Amino acid sequence: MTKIAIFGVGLIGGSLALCYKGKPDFTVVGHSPNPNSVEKLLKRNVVDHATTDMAAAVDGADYIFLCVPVGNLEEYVQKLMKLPLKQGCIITDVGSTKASITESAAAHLKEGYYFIGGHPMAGSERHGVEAASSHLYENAFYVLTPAEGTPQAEVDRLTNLLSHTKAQIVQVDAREHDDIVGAISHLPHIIAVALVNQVRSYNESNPLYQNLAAGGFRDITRIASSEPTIWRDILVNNREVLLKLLKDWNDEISRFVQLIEQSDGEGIAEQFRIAGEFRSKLPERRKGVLTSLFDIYVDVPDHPGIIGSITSLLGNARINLSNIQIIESREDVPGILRLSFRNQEEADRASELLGKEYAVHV
Ligand SMILES: NC(=O)c1ccc[n+]([C@@H]2O[C@H](COP(=O)([O-])OP(=O)(O)OC[C@H]3O[C@@H](n4cnc5c(N)ncnc54)[C@H](O)[C@@H]3O)[C@@H](O)[C@H]2O)c1
Ligand SMILES: O=C(O)C(=O)C[C@]1(C(=O)O)C=C[C@@H](O)C=C1
Repeated sequence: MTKIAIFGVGLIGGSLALCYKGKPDFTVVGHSPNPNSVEKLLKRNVVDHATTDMAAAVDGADYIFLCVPVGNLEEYVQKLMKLPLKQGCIITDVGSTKASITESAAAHLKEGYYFIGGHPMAGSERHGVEAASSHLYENAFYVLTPAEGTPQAEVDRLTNLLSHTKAQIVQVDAREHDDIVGAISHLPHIIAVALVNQVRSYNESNPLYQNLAAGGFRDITRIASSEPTIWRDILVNNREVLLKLLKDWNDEISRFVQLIEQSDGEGIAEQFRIAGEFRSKLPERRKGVLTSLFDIYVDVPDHPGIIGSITSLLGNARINLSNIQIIESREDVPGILRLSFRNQEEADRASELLGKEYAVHV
């Protein structure tokens, strides 16, 4: 029996727990310092056992996953080093930054144990065990950042364990990870929050801002709803990288200021062309089930039964709808439905079919 101990059973830890819970040969123990959370984990059936006792959680554990906020990771490694762990035990984490924890763990690690930093490149703006899903990591990249000197056999052992997540495991240097993830994840979260707050302040004097905010604003700002304390820790931890990225971001924005000041239409179009070309080369959407949806938007008249008509049209054509969301439904504007499909082909077929009767946007 392989024992997995998970500290911090929220969105990421809970999703990991669900990848192993109920599988033969695995037993999953969740830890929380809070007795109410322990009770909740058991009630939700996310883990086999749950406890507030750290020593009991790690007793005989083959793998220990630290899924607490970035600001608590180092303290947890140090607490673990004071407990008797199983010889050969692998400790890993899921923190969104990797340099500081990889270096600190290497400095505190005791003989006979291994630390291998980890970061699943999947998640959501939601948080807590309620948002956990066993499918979260499917097809996502999962980065491992073993410190120099970590035996490859141990990295392979962890990679083998993680195959149950159905993620694609890649090894990256911890500092390189923080540079790259700073640009493709941390900076976008800052931009989303800053943009929402800019519009929020205009909205204070004119609520029409909020009312007119449609697909574009929603698409670029989803991640602004992410959990504040998780992101506080990530941004403070990746300080040096982010300061450089924000400087580069200022340069990008200054370029637009100049282009607009000079009414340089061709220059503006060129920026869109370059960006579109790069974006079209991004790998196929690899994220897990929480986000791997292909959306189309349909303008619909505001009358009863409209959702039924649309779902019937799709059903009759055997197009599987994964999700439907009413984005706008007020008397003074047409409604907008967001329809989500599992793959591009179904989204394209739905666009073609519904486009005969409604205005469809992709
Ligand atoms: N949210 C994402 O998209 C995402 C993606 C990849 C990695 N991560 C990383 O995963 C980790 C967890 O994030 P999450 O999104 O699952 O957040 P979450 O809020 O859903 O889960 C965090 C868990 O840690 C517990 N916790 C909080 N403070 C604690 C403390 N001081 N001691 C013990 N437990 C504590 C919470 O009760 C909760 O169970 C973070 O390090 C984050 O950087 C997040
Ligand atoms: O999809 C989202 O909502 C996420 O924020 C996921 C996301 C990302 O920025 O891509 C966020 C933090 C992580 O550490 C990894 C993934």
